[in-house]
Amino acid sequence: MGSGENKVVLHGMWASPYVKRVELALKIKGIPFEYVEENLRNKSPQLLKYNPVHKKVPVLVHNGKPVCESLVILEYLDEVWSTGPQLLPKEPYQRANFRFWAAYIQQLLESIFKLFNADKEAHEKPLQEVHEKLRNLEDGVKEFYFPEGSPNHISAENLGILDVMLVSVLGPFRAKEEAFSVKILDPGKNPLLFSWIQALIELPLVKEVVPPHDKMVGVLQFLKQSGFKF
Ligand SMILES: N[C@@H](CCC(=O)N[C@@H](CS)C(=O)NCC(=O)O)C(=O)O
Repeated sequence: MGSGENKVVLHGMWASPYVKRVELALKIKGIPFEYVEENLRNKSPQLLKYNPVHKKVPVLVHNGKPVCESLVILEYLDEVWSTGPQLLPKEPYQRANFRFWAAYIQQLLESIFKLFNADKEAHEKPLQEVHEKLRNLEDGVKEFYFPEGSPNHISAENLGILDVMLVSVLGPFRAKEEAFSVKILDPGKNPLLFSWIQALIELPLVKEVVPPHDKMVGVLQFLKQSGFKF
C-alpha cells in the first residue's frame, strides 16, 4: 500500500514497552506516522474514544479507524502493508512458531513485572521465574531462529516480530536492572540472548526507539517509590 493513501497516528507513552514495539515495527516497515504522547494520568478524549474497553496505549489510528492491542497492531501492519519488510513469515508452520515465541517474550515481560511488584526481600521466586523464561527462550531461539548459532545476521533490513518483541522487553534491560538492583540478563547463562539484544540495541533504528537509560531508570524508580503496580 502506498503511503499517499494512508494517515497513521500512534497514541503512545514514551516508556511503554507495548508502544515501543509498534513504533519499531512502523520504522522497520518504513510507514510514516504521527505520534501523540498521552498523559496516562489524564488520558485524552481521543484515547478514551478509540480504546473505550481498555483505555490503554498503544492505539494505532489508520485513516481514522482505531486498532488496539500491540500484538494485534503488529499483525495488522503486516496485513495492510504486505509488500516490503514483513514481521511474520508467510508459511503457516513458521508463522505459528514465530507467534509462539512472540507470545513467550510477552510472558517474559509479565514475569519481569511480577519481579518489579515484589518487595526486595521477596525477589527470589519471581527472579527464578524470569531466569527460567530466559533459559527456555535461549534454548528455543537457538533451535529455530539462530540455527547457525549466533545473531550475526541481525541487520536493520531483516528485523522481524521476535526482534521487535525482544527490543520492547529487554531493550532497556540495564535500566531495569539498575532501577530494581537485580540481575536479569546474565551473559554467562544466556550468551545467545545477550549477544542478540546487544546486536539489536546497537542498530541506529533501534536506538531511535529505546528510551534513554537515565530517564528510564528515573521513571522506574519513581513508579516503584509511588507504589505503582506494573
Ligand atoms: N495488552 C496491551 C497492554 C497495553 C498497556 O498495558 N499499556 C499501558 C502503558 S504500558 C497503559 O496504557 N496503561 C494505562 C492504564 O492502565 O490506565 C497491549 O499489548 O497493547
